[in-house]
Amino acid sequence: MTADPPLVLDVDGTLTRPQGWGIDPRVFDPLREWNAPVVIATGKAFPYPVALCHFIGIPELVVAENGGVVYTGDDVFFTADREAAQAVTEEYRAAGYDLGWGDEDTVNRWRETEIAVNLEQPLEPLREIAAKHGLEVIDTGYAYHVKDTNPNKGAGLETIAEQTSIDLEDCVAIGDSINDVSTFEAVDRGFAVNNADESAKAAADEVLDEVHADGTLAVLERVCGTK
Ligand SMILES: O=C(O)COP(=O)(O)O
Ligand SMILES: [Mg+2]
Repeated sequence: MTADPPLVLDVDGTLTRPQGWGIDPRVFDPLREWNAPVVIATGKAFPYPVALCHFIGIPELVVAENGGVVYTGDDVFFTADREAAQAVTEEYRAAGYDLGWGDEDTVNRWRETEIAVNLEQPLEPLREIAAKHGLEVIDTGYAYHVKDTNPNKGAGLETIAEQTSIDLEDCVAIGDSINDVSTFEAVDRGFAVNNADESAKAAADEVLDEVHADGTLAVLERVCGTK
């Protein structure tokens, strides 16, 4: 049996359909059949990547909330808390703005270490208030994330490597945005899909010709059985 390199996969912009939204169903079978660990490293709240692993049918190996939450399959690690980000959003709301997700806000409901704001909301006041609280705002192309400057996906991957047999030197990563830069720095080979932002493209070892899941599927085909 040939071995595959372990994978580190971003979600939005990377596993999405070429139109930009929704997981591309073509990724399910190759990921379930992948002959090595698959880590989902995302800016989304913890339950989302856990559910994704569950529905793909692979072990739950997760870096969520841009590194704020890490799950090794055995233990959960938190590297930030939500309190400061919550204070930022309260001030943002008091200034007349809104997070932009509606009353029940399922985007932040289970988010434990940061807050995400809809891209349609004004960025400048958010950045100003976040800076007053010592936090940063990153734009993934899918949301603004109000977060502690410390956690990032790359640090989360280090935690997974310490707790499991995964060697980051063996890993192939695919991503599309600024929150994947630390991933690319942490692993052996980083691929940016063609829809990636400039920071991800600059940090990647290779920029793919294809966009979204078309790019990811091209990498899977290329690296499958190469370890
Ligand atoms: O939550 C986001 O804004 C982006 O999520 P991603 O890191 O999986 O692309
Ligand atoms: Mg992404």
